Amino acid sequence: MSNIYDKWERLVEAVIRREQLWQMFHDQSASVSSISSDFSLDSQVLDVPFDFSSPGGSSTYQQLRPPAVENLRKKETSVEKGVSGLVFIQGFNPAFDLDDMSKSTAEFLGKGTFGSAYMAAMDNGITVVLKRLNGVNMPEKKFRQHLEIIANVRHENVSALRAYYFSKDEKLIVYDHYSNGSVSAMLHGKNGENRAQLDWETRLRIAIGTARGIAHIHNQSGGKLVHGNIKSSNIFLNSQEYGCVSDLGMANMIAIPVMRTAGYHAPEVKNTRNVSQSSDVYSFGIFLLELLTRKSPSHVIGGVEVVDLVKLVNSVKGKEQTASVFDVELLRNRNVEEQMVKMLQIGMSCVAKTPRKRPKMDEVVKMMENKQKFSDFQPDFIFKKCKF
Ligand SMILES: Nc1ncnc2c1ncn2[C@@H]1O[C@H](COP(=O)(O)OP(=O)(O)OP(=O)(O)O)[C@@H](O)[C@H]1O
Repeated sequence: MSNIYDKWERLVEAVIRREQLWQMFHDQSASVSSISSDFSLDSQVLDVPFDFSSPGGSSTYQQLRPPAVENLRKKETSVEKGVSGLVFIQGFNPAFDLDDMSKSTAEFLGKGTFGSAYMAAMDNGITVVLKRLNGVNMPEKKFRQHLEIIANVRHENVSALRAYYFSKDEKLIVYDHYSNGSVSAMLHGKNGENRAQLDWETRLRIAIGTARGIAHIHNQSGGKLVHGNIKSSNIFLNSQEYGCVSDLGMANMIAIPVMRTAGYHAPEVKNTRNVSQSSDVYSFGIFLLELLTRKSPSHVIGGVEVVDLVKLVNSVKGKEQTASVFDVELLRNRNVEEQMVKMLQIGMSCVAKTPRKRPKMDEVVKMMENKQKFSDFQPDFIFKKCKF
């Protein structure tokens, strides 16, 4: 075990260093790029300078200005001293050896609200995602307690936390890597291109799986646990191709003011710590509308148009143009119109302005599974007539 632990610590160090270097080369704004290069874990490379001349390196060491190099060296020292708290979640047995590690490839996946995500792929087929959290100033005890709660949430529709790492300066979390990418990438493509073909059955599985995952989360910790950041870039497909919710509990670790343009946040949520189960329901409603319309409620890297989905759907309320809100790809399925409209109505009941008018997540699941009548919720929004 200590051998594995040691290798993990080295991977963690390598990722941290890689990002520090990346940040010095690039503007720290939300631009997205992808770096792919070798993680070389021999001591020569772990001691900076990093081997920028290796294939895939995006720049050369000489381009760093001396103060930046100095800065980097200081940061590294603190990281080395601070390495202390890598914790594997029970049941996760990372079976790889130093040889696999030395050949692993790191790819920058993106920068989110709470930090940056990296994929680390090893030759033996094991791939994980490391998320480096920014701005989390929780004391160690509180951080560990928080992550233990998250680690105890085990469900097929909730992405399992695999490991976490705490030091004074660095907080990392480790998840499985989902090779198909997020539902956001499937719907909108990374650059507005490469969008996936998503038929109705697939979208239904994504919607129901996601709803079940959130409902399970809401039933944990005495019915008090909140996800806090439901959005399509945090939803993946599990092995049965049902929706699977990731990034649980990150939102309420740090208070960040939310921008209305962020799209998924309920009107009452002013910062990321304000989130609640009913604001999760709102965010899920927006996600459902996104799944049905294939329009993005928030900025997607590469720049597809941002749409106010609630406004859009309300604009056809009671009109005979219902079909115009659905993704054209779905309109090919002639025999599922009724199901699509029902799903749209469930989505609209979730985005009620007043939190207490929103259904509970358990009720949403039952509505989707036809175990509870949709009319129990008297949503403001009913299509008078649906014309396809
Ligand atoms: N386990 C994973 N497997 C595959 N891709 C992932 C995984 N986790 C995150 N990603 C992708 O990495 C990118 C960055 O993720 P991250 O969660 O840091 O930010 P985000 O989802 O864009 O925003 P937020 O921080 O608000 O959740 C996103 O495109 C996300 O879909």
